[in-house]
Amino acid sequence: MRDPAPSGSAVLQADNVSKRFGGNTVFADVSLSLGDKEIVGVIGPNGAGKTTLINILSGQLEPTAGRVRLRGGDVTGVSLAKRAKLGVVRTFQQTKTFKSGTVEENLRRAQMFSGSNLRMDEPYVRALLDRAGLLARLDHLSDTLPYGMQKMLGLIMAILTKPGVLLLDEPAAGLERSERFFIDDYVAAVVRELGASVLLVEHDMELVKRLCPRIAVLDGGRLIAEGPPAEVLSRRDVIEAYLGTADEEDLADA
Ligand SMILES: Nc1ncnc2c1ncn2[C@@H]1O[C@H](COP(=O)(O)OP(=O)(O)OP(=O)(O)O)[C@@H](O)[C@H]1O
Repeated sequence: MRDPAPSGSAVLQADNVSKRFGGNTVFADVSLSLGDKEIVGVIGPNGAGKTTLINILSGQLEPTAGRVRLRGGDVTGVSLAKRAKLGVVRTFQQTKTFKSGTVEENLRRAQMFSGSNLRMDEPYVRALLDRAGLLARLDHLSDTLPYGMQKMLGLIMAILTKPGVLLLDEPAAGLERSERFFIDDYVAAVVRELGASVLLVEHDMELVKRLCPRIAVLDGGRLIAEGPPAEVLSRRDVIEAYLGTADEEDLADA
């Protein structure tokens, strides 16, 4: 078993976390830490367990073994709702907005349910809404919007909960290439304006390389590499993890 990552400056930390579903071990002994205002990318081929790791860090799932710590305190058994109140917020691969309601109502509900005092007329929130094409559509029913806009709305709703740690599960999935630069502005605003730390699970390697000074690779039930993207993405074992998988073109694009 590896020693847990040093907890000194870690905001959120997985210590030797394992997850099994019945006889299927998704991963074992994974240790990963997220520092103050740090942006860490987690990559790996389909089925490697990236979403499962987010589920465990957010409190949606309990690990089979290991601990999750928030600013050094053990939050392993703490529920998703309580962890959200502590500032650990996740977003989803699919769009997650309230099906009924306008863009503005969705934004207000996100703010209300979290009890945050962040106003949607904060300049940087307005700038993101504008960037997403939503400022001109505040009175539109959200489920009538194109998929990409719904996805960006869901991401901005997460900001309105004022997270201290934001766990992003494939934020660029379903966005057009031209829309993907929204994610750059979004993550920059989260770190700069909220002082939050960000864990980014993503298949778009260009985006990962632009945003993440440090990445970790999950494959075959283990964390096989961790470090700066240029170094990690040129490693033989990382390239091999992607070879022959549908995700191979992710690395080829990078
Ligand atoms: N609730 C669950 N019950 C049983 N098995 C599950 C459950 N959630 C995930 N798994 C299994 O865990 C493994 C990892 O899935 P996960 O969705 O975490 O992978 P991923 O790396 O996020 O994949 P992708 O890149 O395709 O989104 C898969 O084999 C999946 O079938």
